[in-house]
Amino acid sequence: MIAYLERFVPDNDTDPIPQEDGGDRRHDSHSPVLPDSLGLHGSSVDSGKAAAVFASRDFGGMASVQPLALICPTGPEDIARTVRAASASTHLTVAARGNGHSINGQAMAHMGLVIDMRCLDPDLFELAPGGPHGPPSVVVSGGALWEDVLTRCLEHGLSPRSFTDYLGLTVGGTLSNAGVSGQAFRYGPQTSNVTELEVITGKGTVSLCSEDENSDLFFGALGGLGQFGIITKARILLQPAPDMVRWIRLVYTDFSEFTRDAEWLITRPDGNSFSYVEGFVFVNSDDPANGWPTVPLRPDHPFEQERLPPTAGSVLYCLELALNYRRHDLPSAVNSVVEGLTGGLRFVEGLEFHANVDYSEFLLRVKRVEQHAKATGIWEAPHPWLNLFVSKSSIADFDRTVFKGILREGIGGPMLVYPMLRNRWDSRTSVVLPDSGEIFYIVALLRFSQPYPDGPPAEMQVAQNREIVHACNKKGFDYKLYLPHYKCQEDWKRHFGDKWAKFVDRKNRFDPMAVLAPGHKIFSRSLGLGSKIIAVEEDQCGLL
Ligand SMILES: Cc1cc2nc3c(=O)[nH]c(=O)nc-3n(C[C@H](O)[C@H](O)[C@H](O)COP(=O)(O)OP(=O)(O)OC[C@H]3O[C@@H](n4cnc5c(N)ncnc54)[C@H](O)[C@@H]3O)c2cc1C
Repeated sequence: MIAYLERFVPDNDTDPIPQEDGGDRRHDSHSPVLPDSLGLHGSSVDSGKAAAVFASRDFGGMASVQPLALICPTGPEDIARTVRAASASTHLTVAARGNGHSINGQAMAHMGLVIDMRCLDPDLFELAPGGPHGPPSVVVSGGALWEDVLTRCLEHGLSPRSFTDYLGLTVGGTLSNAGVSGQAFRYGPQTSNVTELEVITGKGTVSLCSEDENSDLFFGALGGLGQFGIITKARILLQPAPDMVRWIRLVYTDFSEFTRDAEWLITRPDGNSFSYVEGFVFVNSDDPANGWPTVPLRPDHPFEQERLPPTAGSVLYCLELALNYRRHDLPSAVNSVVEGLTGGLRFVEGLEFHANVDYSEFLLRVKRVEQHAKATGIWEAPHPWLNLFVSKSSIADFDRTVFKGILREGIGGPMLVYPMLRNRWDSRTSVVLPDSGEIFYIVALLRFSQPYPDGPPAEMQVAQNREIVHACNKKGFDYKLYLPHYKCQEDWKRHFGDKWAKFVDRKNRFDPMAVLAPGHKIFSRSLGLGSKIIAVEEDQCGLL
């Protein structure tokens, strides 16, 4: 069996990548031999060209490696069989692919087996009502999309507590990173809102884990970049769903006032603040992709730039807030809470935007962006995104160096910046945060340009990302990459800092042959039992 599989696997990484247009998920060539070789029970295995194209692409659109096959699993056992077969070989790797929204090939496997997690248990939805011992929760598949989880929860008047801005991402994909949005200041990231996982380790063992059972696997898998196991099920904490959201944007000219107000809001006691706090930077111009037009919430709500003081600089800031409420709440009561919270804030008078929207419309707001971007070809263009966590101690310098300096003309898409609280993150997970302070900021540079030549070349945008990271290092900013992507051991070690030894130890215990998640290029596939895990060495370190 293994000999059969290994016939396909080259000794080096230089095989050509199939060049083909499209990328639709069409499993067009089912190998009758490969499923038998893997011993799968009903899962489909596709080693055709369309599958190769599908699995060799991601949202970033910059990395591409050819897999051996794409597997559509019918159940966790078939994933376990696949992992066991791979680990018994000398070369094969396995990548769980969620919805492929990575930027740098993290869900790919060169001549390895890619598991399409979207196939797994799409109907799994085991609701547990809340009670005196805790809030309600639901068990869903690791391959479920958050938007589907939300829709099904809303049918029961419930909702997850912590989200990402965009919900076309899988549960396993975001839990392997962190999963953050404007609710994280209160509930923490999505990794803080899950109490139990089913994980298939790199040895092919199916394990249930939680804070009390197999806790090292549980905390390792959360934020673990898929290095220790494939998340097949997750129990997610829920809360009663509100009906409506008051959605608000407030414009600032001064970064220190923007951060002071944002920090004041996130440190208010629970129940006495907004439900969601985010923010973004925009350019002080009429540029439709980077400037004033990106701020209003409705087309009939113009941005009156004459309200800006003459002292306003080349970039401006916008606090984005949301207050959840029930349909039967009196508008005057909602207004009074909003006024109570915003009354003392220092935004530019008159540059405030309000809208009342359905809760689900608010949570699915980026879907509209997706539809528009798909219609204009921007969704399929390369997306050289960069995400960082920057400590409060470095954020003012970061603003001067990056927002007002390197990015003063914008990036052709949102530049998010908003604060979060360390105490809402569990330090036992694999996620790494900046070294110091209770408050840190997420900075998300979400480039959404037309493909070259209508937009800038992706290489230029990647070079700008490198310049930003270089500046952070040179100036000694306290920061970490979020959704990290490095290519050599020294950078990964620096990234994990004092968590590196634990990370390597967990790898040795849960995936000793380094079969899983090869796309991160942290560990290279071990060649035989007992051989040492070796991190990938490259001549040049830095971002992928
Ligand atoms: C439009 C867009 C908006 C985004 N918005 C946000 C946001 O608001 N907040 C935020 O935090 N992030 C955001 N992200 C980033 C996103 O959370 C990550 O890219 C996430 O990994 C994507 O999930 P996915 O299901 O597409 O995973 P994939 O890209 O398919 O996989 C990501 C990594 O996780 C591993 N993996 C996937 N599934 C599993 C599993 N079941 N078990 C173990 N490992 C697994 C993969 O092997 C890979 O290493 C956004 C990305 C995009 C493209």
